[in-house]
Amino acid sequence: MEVRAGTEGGERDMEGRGNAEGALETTGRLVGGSEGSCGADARCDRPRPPGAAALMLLLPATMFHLLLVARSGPARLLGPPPYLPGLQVLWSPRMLLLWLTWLGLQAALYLLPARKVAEGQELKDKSRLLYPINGFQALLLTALLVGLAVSAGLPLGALPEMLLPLAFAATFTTFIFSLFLYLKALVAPASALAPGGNSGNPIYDFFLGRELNPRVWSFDFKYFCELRPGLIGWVLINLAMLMQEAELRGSPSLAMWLVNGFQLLYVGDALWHEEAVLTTMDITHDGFGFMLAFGDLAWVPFTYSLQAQFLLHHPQPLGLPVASVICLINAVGYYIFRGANSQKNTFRKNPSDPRVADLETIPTATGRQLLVSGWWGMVRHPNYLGDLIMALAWSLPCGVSHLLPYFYLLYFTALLVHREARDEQQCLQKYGLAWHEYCRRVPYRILPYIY
Ligand SMILES: NC(=O)C1=CN([C@@H]2O[C@H](COP(=O)(O)OP(=O)(O)OC[C@H]3O[C@@H](n4cnc5c(N)ncnc54)[C@H](OP(=O)(O)O)[C@@H]3O)[C@@H](O)[C@H]2O)C=CC1
Ligand SMILES: CC(C)=CCC[C@@H](C)[C@H]1CC=C2C3=C(CC[C@@]21C)[C@@]1(C)CC[C@H](O)C(C)(C)[C@@H]1CC3
Repeated sequence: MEVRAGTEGGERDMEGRGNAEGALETTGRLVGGSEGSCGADARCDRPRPPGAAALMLLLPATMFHLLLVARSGPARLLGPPPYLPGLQVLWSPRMLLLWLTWLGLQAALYLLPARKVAEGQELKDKSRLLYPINGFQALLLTALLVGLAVSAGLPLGALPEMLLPLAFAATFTTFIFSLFLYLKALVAPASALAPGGNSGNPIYDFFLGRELNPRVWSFDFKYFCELRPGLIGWVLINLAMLMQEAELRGSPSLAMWLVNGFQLLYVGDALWHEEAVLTTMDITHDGFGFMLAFGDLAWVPFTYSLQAQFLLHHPQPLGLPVASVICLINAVGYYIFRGANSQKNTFRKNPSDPRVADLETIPTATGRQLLVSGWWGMVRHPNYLGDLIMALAWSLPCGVSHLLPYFYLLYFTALLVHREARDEQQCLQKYGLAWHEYCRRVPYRILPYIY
């Protein structure tokens, strides 16, 4: 695959805010600051180096806290962990090897011939990078390999007991990997840096990442990490919880089936529509550093599987009528999420496509149009609404006795509210008056008549 030079953020680099926005996803306004090149944007928020350093400790600490409390009797989200594991519990060369094997397997599947090679967004120098579209194939091949390994005697049900050292190995490798990314960016041309990826402060740059599309030959690290090892690892951990529950209690509970089914649908959908990730701000705008690497490789598999972890240690009775209502909620969420994302992707690819040609639009000075009817006429981020409804459906099978399984819903609400705000800021810079007109016509952001 041809590799062409990346530039500073492609067409989204309108405001010089750079990847500081990524940090805010996790931090809200907590880490606001003003170093670096924020351009003319008065709302430029960047973590100060102490804020970035604190987050590098806080994020892994939160992840380990969740892993520990999920298996504890009281399972209190806000309570202390049952114990503080020592290094002898966390550090295991075998788990490190297992984790590296997992990454190696996913990298090998990434390098297999793809059904399609897609072009990324146009960069500033008008070039485009190429990306293999074979994520769904990687999911199927992983399922096949895991199926074969389990029938040959691989004790997948033992994985729940290995989560702590495995998460430690993932965190450890993320630090090493981020160091590699940071050093690699030191010798990268300035044109390859993300907007704001050159603050001059090593802690800050290490945390948020300097390069926009770090690659070795055609292997794109950010694109690979965003969708493969973390997302597929997440459903594999879920499956291990299900198998372990079957071993412990004779059969998996209905609640466990629902959580596994819903989240498998979500991951399968992401990999099926893999090409769509190429237009997200994570790929087109944000640098690749510790935050995104940790998010992709450790945070997603080990915290997004929290509901399944909780259910293994705290079985919840669930009757068919309630389960049906929960399925309905997930279906409604998925319908909105998929409908909204597909409508926008179809429209962006070809506005004359018969499926979207009848929708009302607002012209903008850039030549691009904004949808103002259909899903995007309901609220300004219908896809977030669908995603949040699904997040609720993933927690409900865990009952209402504990707050812990609702952690994802709470974290995700904060993440999407902030993500919406920074996207809004970018769209305002990009579309100016047309965006104002869109906001006038569609006044609510995520939840109709409320927010
Ligand atoms: N599970 C998880 O942890 C996470 C999930 N997500 C999900 O990822 C998906 C993608 O989200 P995200 O990348 O944030 O952004 P979106 O897919 O919402 O894309 C935002 C972009 O869409 C375009 N746009 C906005 N309004 C309109 C309109 N009316 N008509 C046409 N185009 C419009 C603009 O870009 P342009 O005009 O340049 O095309 C805007 O920048 C979402 O479904 C989200 O829920 C996101 C983060 C984390
Ligand atoms: C706490 C912390 C370290 C946060 C970093 C944020 C990341 C966890 C998320 C940023 C954007 C993401 C996306 C997905 C997963 C979470 C992260 C990496 C995503 C792959 C989930 C599946 C969706 O269908 C998606 C492909 C649209 C999505 C893309 C963004």
